[in-house]
Amino acid sequence: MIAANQLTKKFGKKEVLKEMNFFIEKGETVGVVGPNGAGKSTLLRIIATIMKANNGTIQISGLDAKKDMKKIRQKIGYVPQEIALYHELTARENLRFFAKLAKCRSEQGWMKRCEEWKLAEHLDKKVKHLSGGNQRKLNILVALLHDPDILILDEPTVGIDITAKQEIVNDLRQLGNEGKTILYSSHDAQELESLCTSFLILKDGELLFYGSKQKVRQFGSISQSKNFAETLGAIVN
Ligand SMILES: Nc1ncnc2c1ncn2[C@@H]1O[C@H](COP(=O)(O)OP(=O)(O)OP(=O)(O)O)[C@@H](O)[C@H]1O
Repeated sequence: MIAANQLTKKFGKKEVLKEMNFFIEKGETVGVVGPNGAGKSTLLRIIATIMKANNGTIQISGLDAKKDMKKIRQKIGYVPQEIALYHELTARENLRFFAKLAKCRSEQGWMKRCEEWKLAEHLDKKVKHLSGGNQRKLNILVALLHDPDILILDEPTVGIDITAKQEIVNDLRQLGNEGKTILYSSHDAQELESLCTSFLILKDGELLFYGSKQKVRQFGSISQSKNFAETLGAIVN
């Protein structure tokens, strides 16, 4: 469903993604993992068609990321690392504004999610007065307004408290259960373990590993590690 073929990205002379190949099946929740600077955000931006690769291809449901950008954008919701909302507007005003852009006419869909995600009671607060966790949730809701098949999230739980983190992980699990394909970058091994069905592990722009959670445990000579977090740590370090 998401196929990378010899995907390469350079900034100047620096190669930050090196001839990457992988195939992600529909409905997977993929943890995108690696040390700082490994290339996670760059990869996610290229899949979201915000950035172009120098060489190689990304295909999404058979569509080419360079040639069919408009069609692909209808299939993808992208949640950047930074909160991308209007802080002086209320949560409801943000949702209405972005719903118009996404040509989403009915408020029923997002209202239902607001209730499920405990945002309904905060809809008339300005974004700047929402907690970090609720800002993150709203950012994710905005990315879902056009009901994309694929949701791409770049470190969506950075800098928020444990309860909000747990709620967001549960909300994302619910989206996975609904059949959405999710790509999710994080440095939190516990969160990744509880949420993800497969893992894409990057280091210095190279794809070290792509496979299921079970296969992560069996990867290389690291199978003796005690727990999942240590196994991931041992692979990337
Ligand atoms: N616009 C840019 N111009 C030049 N270099 C860049 C640009 N964006 C990223 N890089 C470099 O590309 C490399 C990969 O960066 P990227 O942000 O994709 O890594 P990351 O794995 O997401 O890191 P982190 O975990 O810190 O978010 C880094 O060396 C970074 O400095």
